[in-house]
Amino acid sequence: MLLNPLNRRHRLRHDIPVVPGAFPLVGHLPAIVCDLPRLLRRAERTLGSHFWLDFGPAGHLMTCMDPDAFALLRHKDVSSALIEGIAPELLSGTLVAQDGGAHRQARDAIKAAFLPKGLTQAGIGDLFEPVIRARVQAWRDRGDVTILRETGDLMLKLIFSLMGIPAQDLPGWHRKYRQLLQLIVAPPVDLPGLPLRRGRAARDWIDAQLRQFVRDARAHAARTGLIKDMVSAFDRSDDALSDDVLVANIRLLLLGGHETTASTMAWMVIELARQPVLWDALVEEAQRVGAVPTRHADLAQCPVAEALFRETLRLHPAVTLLPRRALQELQLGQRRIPAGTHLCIPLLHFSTSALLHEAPDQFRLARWLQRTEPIRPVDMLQFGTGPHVCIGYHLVWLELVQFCIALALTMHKAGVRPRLLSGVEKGRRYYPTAHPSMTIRIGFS
Ligand code: HEM
Repeated sequence: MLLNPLNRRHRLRHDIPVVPGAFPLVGHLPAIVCDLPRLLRRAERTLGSHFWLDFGPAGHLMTCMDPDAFALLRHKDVSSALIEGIAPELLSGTLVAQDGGAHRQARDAIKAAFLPKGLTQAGIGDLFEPVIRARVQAWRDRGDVTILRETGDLMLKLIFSLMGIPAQDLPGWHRKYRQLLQLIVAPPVDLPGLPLRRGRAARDWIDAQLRQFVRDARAHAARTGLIKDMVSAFDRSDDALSDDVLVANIRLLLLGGHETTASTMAWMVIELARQPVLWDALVEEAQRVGAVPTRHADLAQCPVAEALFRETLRLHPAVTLLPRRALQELQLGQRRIPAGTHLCIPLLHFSTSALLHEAPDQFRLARWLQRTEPIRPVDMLQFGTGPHVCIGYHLVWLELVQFCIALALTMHKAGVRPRLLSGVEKGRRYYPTAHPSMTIRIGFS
């Protein structure tokens, strides 16, 4: 594991052990980014359920493996403002980093558009269906693809169309967003060629484009799409929110709307390629329904595709850790946590924990197909819970089911199935967002 062999000293902060092995400047970030599951398991085994991880420039976060930690996301004395502290240049002014009234005001401006009714009224499923079909047909024609690059492009195209932005230079946008994400883990050294400088340049580039989209949305009254709705809602709000806040939130939506879903979609294809029985079950379902669903109401006809989406996310959650700050002293598991403590809530750990799931390391569609009770917050913990629960949940569900059915119909018609052309374990990343290796290739034959 990427830990500093010279840092073996056992230290305590507020009576809680600090994980040994931090490097100067970057702390445990190399191990967090490349090997988070092993790091968490080793820390729990050697230090217990509460320990400090060093996030380099973002400082120490007290990580708690006790399932109580998940409930903190709903706790009134826990704040999201730390998110801004960790990534000020990326998330400052965005709703994900706000609490209380300010958060509600920004969320209210967009939330209806992402609920099943809003998505159906805006015809989002009809908008996406031809784009998804064209993309999987292109994969079929090419015979093999570098999967994460492809799903990243596809997801950007979908989120751009939902926002009402003309889609051009998608690989360029994708590259800029990857550089932007590096701002979360960049060492605080601002020199040409280093991640901090590149990330800032990427943010300036993205923001300049977004400001132009906002100006266009104001200038063309007839424009449709979410940007237009957001501009109207922000302009209408009592204490009008500034364009900086509007642009920051659009930047967040584009990021949230493509990075995480692209990773999940790529993992789905990888799982379908390495487990033929999953592919067979999906093809059977796709043939039965016969067409790609376009409305939320139709998703119930695709339980296998839905189970694939839920089980893929359970084993490969795209968001692995959530930061929070305790505003008051809190009880967490067996410990009192002082006010002001910076907390890390390890979604990855809960998502794959034996406390919550039987045979947690196995990919089992049956755990979703055979359940009789409705989905509970803990069943979709990969999307968080409480006031900040992911706004894109219903959208992701729709687009991933559409994608699965389109893939199965297209490939089956051509008499081919997905096959893994490279190893899966090397090159995985877990932070700031998790994704499979950028180089994994999938063949269709
Ligand atoms: C597989 C895909 C996705 C995953 C795993 C995911 C995960 C999450 C998680 C864990 C949070 C909670 C953050 C927190 O509590 O601090 C969140 C929030 C958020 N997500 Fe997603 N997300 C996904 C897709 C999307 C999509 C498609 C969109 C929009 C188009 C989106 C937009 C947002 C926004 C705006 C927030 C902030 C909500 C708030 O602070 O009130 N996400 N997401």
